[in-house]
Amino acid sequence: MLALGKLLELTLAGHEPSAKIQLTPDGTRLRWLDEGALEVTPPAARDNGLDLLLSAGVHGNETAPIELLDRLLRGIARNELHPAARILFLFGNPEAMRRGERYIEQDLNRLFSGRHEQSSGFEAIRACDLEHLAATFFGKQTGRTRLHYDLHTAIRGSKIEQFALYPWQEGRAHSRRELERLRAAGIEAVLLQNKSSITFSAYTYAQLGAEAFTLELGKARAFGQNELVNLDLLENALHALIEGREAISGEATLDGLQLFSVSREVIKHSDSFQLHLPEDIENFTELEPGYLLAEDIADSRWIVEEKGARIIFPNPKVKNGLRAAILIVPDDGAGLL
Ligand SMILES: O=C(O)CCC(=O)N[C@@H](CCC(=O)O)C(=O)O
Ligand SMILES: [Zn+2]
Repeated sequence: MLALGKLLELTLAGHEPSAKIQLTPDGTRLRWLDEGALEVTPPAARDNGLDLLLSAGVHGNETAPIELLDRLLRGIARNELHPAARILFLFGNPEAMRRGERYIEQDLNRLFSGRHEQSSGFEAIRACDLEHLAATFFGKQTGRTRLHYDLHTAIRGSKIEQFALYPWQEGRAHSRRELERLRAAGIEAVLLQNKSSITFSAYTYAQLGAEAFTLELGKARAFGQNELVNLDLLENALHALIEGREAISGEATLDGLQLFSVSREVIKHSDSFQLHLPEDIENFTELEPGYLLAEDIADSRWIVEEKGARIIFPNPKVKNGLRAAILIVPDDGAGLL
């Protein structure tokens, strides 16, 4: 196999390859760009106009999606997968991946859309680099299709195992076609955001005009311990997307895909913040109206008012000023285009 197909190994070893460009027998070009960053360019005759950004490891301990990208890239480097799309593979936080930690100094996925400029340190520099890599990859060309999947796993178990978060931008509707594509890839629910955000997918969506999603694919575990995370449907869908043989039947449906929208983000304001939920609560657990969810400084209280409310990503350990949970409600999809 071509050495650049071993991007994960190179990244975990902190090793810069001596040959930065390699060609597969079918003429696909692999180009190492930076630590954890590799661009795949198909031969011109096969290029179908899709620019596909696949990222994982933005949180270093979320290993199942990292292993998935490793398998895809090895397939290309072994000349088993024949890309028709341009692809940028990114491992988001290499140092955190090496240490098996979510992050080193601060959460990389809260530093995009320029937020890194107000900060410093390891993750702030990396967020700036990732923005440049993504912006350069999508370039200035018009007429090409831009798609970004930022792959994650969650800290806790979930009543809905695989779900997506769809960023928001003023004046832009969420695409039904993209949701159909996700449904076919095994995604069971989508959270439609309704305000801007500072995550990686929110950056590529709002600043670079890509269709972009954070995909949550199961529970975070260490390398080699992901047998409970079944990524078969997603992996097959990515093979088809990469090779340009995605079945577009015109009959695709949302087929039971559950839609939610954000009702409220619970922001932790101080060290007095308390979240009144069991330690082992699962994502998408329903909360009854009247439930006292959280308390914070100056007697502020979060009480559930919404009917059908569910909780995702509860985490009282986040830094002050950051999101400590999201309250979501069912969405009827009326705003989809
Ligand atoms: O399990 C958790 O509490 C966090 C899982 C996670 O890392 N989720 C992403 C979601 C990003 C988004 O909102 O699009 C994150 O929190 O960064
Ligand atoms: Zn994550």
